[in-house]
Amino acid sequence: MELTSGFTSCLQKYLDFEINKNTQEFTIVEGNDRILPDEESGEKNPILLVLDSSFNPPHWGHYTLIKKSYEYYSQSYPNKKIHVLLLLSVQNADKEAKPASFDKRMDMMCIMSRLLNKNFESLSTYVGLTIFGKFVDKDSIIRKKFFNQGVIVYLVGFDTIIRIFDPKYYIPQAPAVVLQHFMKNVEFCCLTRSNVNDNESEDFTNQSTYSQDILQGKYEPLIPKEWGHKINILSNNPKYINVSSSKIRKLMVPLHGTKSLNEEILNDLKKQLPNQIIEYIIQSSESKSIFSA
Ligand SMILES: Nc1ncnc2c1ncn2[C@@H]1O[C@H](COP(=O)(O)OP(=O)(O)OP(=O)(O)O)[C@@H](O)[C@H]1O
Ligand SMILES: NC(=O)c1ccc[n+]([C@@H]2O[C@H](COP(=O)(O)O)[C@@H](O)[C@H]2O)c1
Repeated sequence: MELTSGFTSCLQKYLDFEINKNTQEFTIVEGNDRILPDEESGEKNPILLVLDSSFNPPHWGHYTLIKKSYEYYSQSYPNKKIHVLLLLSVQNADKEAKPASFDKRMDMMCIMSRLLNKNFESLSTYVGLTIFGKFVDKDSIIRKKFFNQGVIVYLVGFDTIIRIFDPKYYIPQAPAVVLQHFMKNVEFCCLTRSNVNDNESEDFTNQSTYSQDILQGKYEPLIPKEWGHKINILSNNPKYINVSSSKIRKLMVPLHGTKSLNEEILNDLKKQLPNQIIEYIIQSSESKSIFSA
């Protein structure tokens, strides 16, 4: 695999992580290595928003999830400093890694991080890597190595919150047991989403009442009632409810270089992901798409 990156210092950190990942388990490739209490404002308990994603590629759905969560927390806690970590797991809980390669995804995460910094002045952003696929394990390593004070909020789409509570990930134990400690110390901002993968086993019909349903015991004993207090359901912008990385990859695989990009495709893409990321993908896909095997 050929490794290239427009962000040389990030690439060096990624290469170090690739070599040492089983002992290192987590690293920051862009931003400060650790979040310290905000002494300037006297605020000792900042809030960390974590968007864990495959970022293959990052898109407006991800951006909207961060924007809406940031607005929600900055209005609820106007004196608290808010940080956002874009986190990529190099070992997904379910799937084998596929193109784009991790160095390319890391570049695209850095582009997204800079866009967020530009558009939300008071937000501090970070780009990180971990080997852990499950949220419960990601949380332990983040608290150990990066952020050990204040609230951590995981930003997820509705498909992901369902999977976090799915018993298949915790066999032979029950989610209520394995996730007990984790759930005491976290919150979720969950954005509504359409069932893009048409997975019939997942019910997307009651998204807006999901936390109320949990509070009323609808999912007991698998999901304890009190966990309903930890989940804020946010309504998506209808423009982004259907956006997904897999749909973008399908659209972009046949495109190499700028010649194959007609105006119709470009306009369609612009509705799904930022220009800067489209340009990066096109520029990096000269002989074949970064999403081709
Ligand atoms: N359009 C969207 N609206 C709301 N949430 C989204 C949207 N796209 C992604 N998310 C959420 O962002 C998180 C990271 O997304 P992920 O990397 O799985 O993106 P994806 O577009 O679903 O990717 P893929 O299509 O490859 O599965 C997940 O919690 C996912 O539910
Ligand atoms: N039970 C869990 O904690 C759980 C379940 C499914 C996916 N995930 C993680 O969510 C992130 C996004 O996953 P997908 O790219 O498969 O949508 C990945 O980091 C994946 O490992 C965690």
